[in-house]
Amino acid sequence: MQSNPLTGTASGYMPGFGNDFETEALPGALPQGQNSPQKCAYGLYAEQLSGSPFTAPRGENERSWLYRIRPSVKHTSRFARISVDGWKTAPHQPDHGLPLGQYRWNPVPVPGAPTDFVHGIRTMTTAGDVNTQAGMAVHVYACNADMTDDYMMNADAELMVVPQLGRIEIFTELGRMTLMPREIAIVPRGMIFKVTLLDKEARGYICENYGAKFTLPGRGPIGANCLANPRDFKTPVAAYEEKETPCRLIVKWCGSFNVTEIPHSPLDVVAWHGNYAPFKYDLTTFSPVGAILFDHPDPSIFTVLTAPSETPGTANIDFVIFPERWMVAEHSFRPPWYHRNIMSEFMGNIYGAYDAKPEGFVPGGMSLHNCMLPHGPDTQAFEGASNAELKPHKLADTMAFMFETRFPQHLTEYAAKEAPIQDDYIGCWTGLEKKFDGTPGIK
Ligand SMILES: O=C(O)Cc1cc(O)ccc1O
Ligand SMILES: [Fe+2]
Repeated sequence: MQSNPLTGTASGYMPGFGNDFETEALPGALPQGQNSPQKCAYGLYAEQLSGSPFTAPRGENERSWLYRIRPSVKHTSRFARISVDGWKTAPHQPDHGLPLGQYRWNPVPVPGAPTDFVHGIRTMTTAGDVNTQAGMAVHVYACNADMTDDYMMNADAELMVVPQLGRIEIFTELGRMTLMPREIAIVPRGMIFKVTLLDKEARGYICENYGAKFTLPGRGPIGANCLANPRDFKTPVAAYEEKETPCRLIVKWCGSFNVTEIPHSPLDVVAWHGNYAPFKYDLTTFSPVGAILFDHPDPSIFTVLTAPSETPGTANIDFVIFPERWMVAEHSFRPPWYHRNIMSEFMGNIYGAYDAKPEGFVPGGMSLHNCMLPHGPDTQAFEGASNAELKPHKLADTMAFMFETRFPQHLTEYAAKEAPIQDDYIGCWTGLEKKFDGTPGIK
């Protein structure tokens, strides 16, 4: 871990999921023994940031204490409404004219004109209702410019960022995270951040979670280990900017975008402690558990994080991955079965090939299989897996994922009309011929 108080840079992470962390970018900046001393060290202001109601049960109670150069109320003046056209919020059901169906898209292009992270966001689907704090939106981002004097705060949701192309840095109030494709990050609701690029271009997916926070799923009979292990989640150490030049803070609130101009950086937290914090996670540290004798289990075994609803077992969102793994099941059709599902499945491909769709679902691409709409392996995958010799086979160098929600997902105009939709997607199943001829025997 290094820190340079003069520039406010610091890098380094603390391991653990939902821990009570403490960290300071300057020695002695963090009060000991109390949260709110009469005067804080270095002339800092103390401020509490609550991610749960004060009275939430202990296991779900989340708050952090921030020690900052100015209280964040000084980071806002009167707001002015602005439009951030590409970013939509539920409820949003435009009349785009595209009929109900299974859909798939090629990767969105990175813009030619300078475009930063916030302005490079395009919403693909929305679900639920932000006003009731239930549901989500799926976005893609494609950008080529840094947020330098622009900062963002989203009161509507926490953001899960899933890079697919290019490394980025997310500088939050609580510290800095660098992310490469195969890592994901969570920026908590209400936390100020900016995104800068570590490569020329960046593209990826975002899940905007209006509901209860993402947490680790219960492992049930799997026991105390495997799947996503808590120590692989990394929360950044404190880092701050001491910047006394004009900045803009964009606040998203119930789908509206509002801007306030301030003469300094809002990323001015010198020390903090608590359990309401951003984190990142490397998806290749997920330890998959699967079929070791026969059949294909439900994809819930690959849940990295789940955002629960009030109904047990019925997630507002499940974040599920399909990482590299061995396929060893005997006398079984190994890829996903054909299915219809009450949950609505949005998928993305970070790298490699996905076993149910060996072609067409390319890295950077996306698909949507909505509530109760049938889907499953394409013709090539079906024929291949039905006739393959069932020796142990490694699905290597692959990482697809799914944002699965209990709410139907509604396409935006962008998804229906502008994004590179594959008009022939449902053709991937037309080659599935009738094999039944009334006579017994394996066909
Ligand atoms: O539809 C998909 O490709 C995702 C998926 C994968 C799987 O292994 C089982 C069910 C499922 O929805
Ligand atoms: Fe599915």
